[in-house]
Formats: sequence, structure tokens, C-alpha cells
Amino acid sequence: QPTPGVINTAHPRSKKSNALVKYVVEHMQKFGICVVDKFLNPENGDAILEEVKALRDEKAFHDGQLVSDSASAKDIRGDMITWTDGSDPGTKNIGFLISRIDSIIHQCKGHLEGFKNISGRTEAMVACYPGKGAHYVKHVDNPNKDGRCVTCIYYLNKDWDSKTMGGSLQLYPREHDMMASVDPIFNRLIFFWSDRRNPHEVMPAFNTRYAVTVWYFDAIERKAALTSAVS
Ligand SMILES: O=C(O)CCC(=O)Nc1cc2ccccc2cn1
Ligand SMILES: [Mn+2]
Repeated sequence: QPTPGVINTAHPRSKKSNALVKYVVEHMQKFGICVVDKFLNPENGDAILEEVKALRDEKAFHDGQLVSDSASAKDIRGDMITWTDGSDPGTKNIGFLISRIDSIIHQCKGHLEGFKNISGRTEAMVACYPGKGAHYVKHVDNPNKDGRCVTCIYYLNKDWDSKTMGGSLQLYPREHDMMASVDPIFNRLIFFWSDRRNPHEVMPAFNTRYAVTVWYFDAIERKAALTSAVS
């Protein structure tokens, strides 16, 4: 019940959203990793999945590029990717996903040291592991301060069973003596620090495995990276 005379500055956010923000802040503080299940309404997840499949049918995907286009590229990463800002007509549900993640990140900003300088993000990278053992070897997303501070991945795989299909995301948090194995299940969102704190790999997948990833920038680190890049 608002105190009489005091202007109620709290935005009329749904309680759910505040609880979710609290959950993300706590997990990022404690583990540097946060898994959120049932992130959107299932209908939204379905619509996003249909858009991703349509992108694949339009052959919008290409092999995940490597810095060194080594002959054994497939031995390092087997994902097929395409980038989108979610504004094209066939990607408006991906655009909705991006806006929902933006909203969570924005709400976390004030509560989390690591989020305080967050501003800007990449476009969304839509990835498909075509099965047949496609995997991604252990790596760090941002090993050398390119500005990316948080990795957010939204999974779209219904009835995924890692025991028979593989494809789990294995995280090896440097500061915690544990290994997290995350199944890429439908409507699951994961956040983790993009830097050396979170080496991770995708185990060989034996079914088609879809995910949408967005990276958020730390403005200070990003600015430094861009200025050093041009100089
Ligand atoms: O799908 C998952 O569970 C994670 C896959 C993953 O780590 N993908 C990935 C994809 C990347 C593409 C370009 C540059 C860096 C990258 C780092 N990681
Ligand atoms: Mn990665």
C-alpha cells in the first residue's frame, strides 16, 4: 500500500519481472551464470522457432566462420549462423525476444556491479548445429577485452534429450569448482559473463540444435577496444 503523500516512483512492473530481475542478479553475483526457464510464453517461443527454421530454409545460414579458416574448421565449430537485428519482416518474433532480453538487462543494470556500464549489444546471432556430431570446442567468448561482458543464449529445442542427442552446453566457471551442464531446451535463457571466467563448449549434437545469442557490451571496455583497434 503506497505511503500517502509519497510519490510512488516504482514503475508499475509486473511482480514476476521484479522477481526475475532479483533471480538474475543473485545468480550472476554468486555463480556468474544464470539459467532462466520458461522465459517467454510458449506461443512466443513457437513463433521464434518458426522464424529460425524459415531463415534456415531461405539458406540465410552460413558456416560459423573461424578466425583462421583452418581446413579442419569443422573440428572446431560445427554451427551454421546468421545475424539479424530482428527488424526484418520475417524476424519480428526474434526482435521481440531481443527486446525482452534488453528489458531484463536494463532492469539488472542498477543492481549489479558487472552490469553497471552495460550499454549496447551485438545483433542476434541465430545458430543451428545440424546434428551429425556438430560441436564447438572449449573456448572463451571474449578472451581479450573486445567489450563483450554478458552472453545471453535463448534455446529453441523441443523435447531435447542430451542423453541421446548430446548438444549440452558445458560451462567450466574458473572461480567456482564446478562444471555446469546446460541442456539446450525450448524457451530456456542462459546468461553468463563472456570473459575468461566462463570457458564453455557445446558437446557433439546428434539432432538439429537451434539457439539465438546476444552479447551485451561494457561501454568502457568496448570504447577502449574500438580506439585501440583503429590506432
Ligand atoms: O549454443 C551454445 O550453447 C553456445 C555456443 C557458443 O559458445 N557459441 C559461440 C559462437 C561464437 C561466434 C562468434 C564468435 C564467438 C562465439 C562464441 N561462442
Ligand atoms: Mn561461446
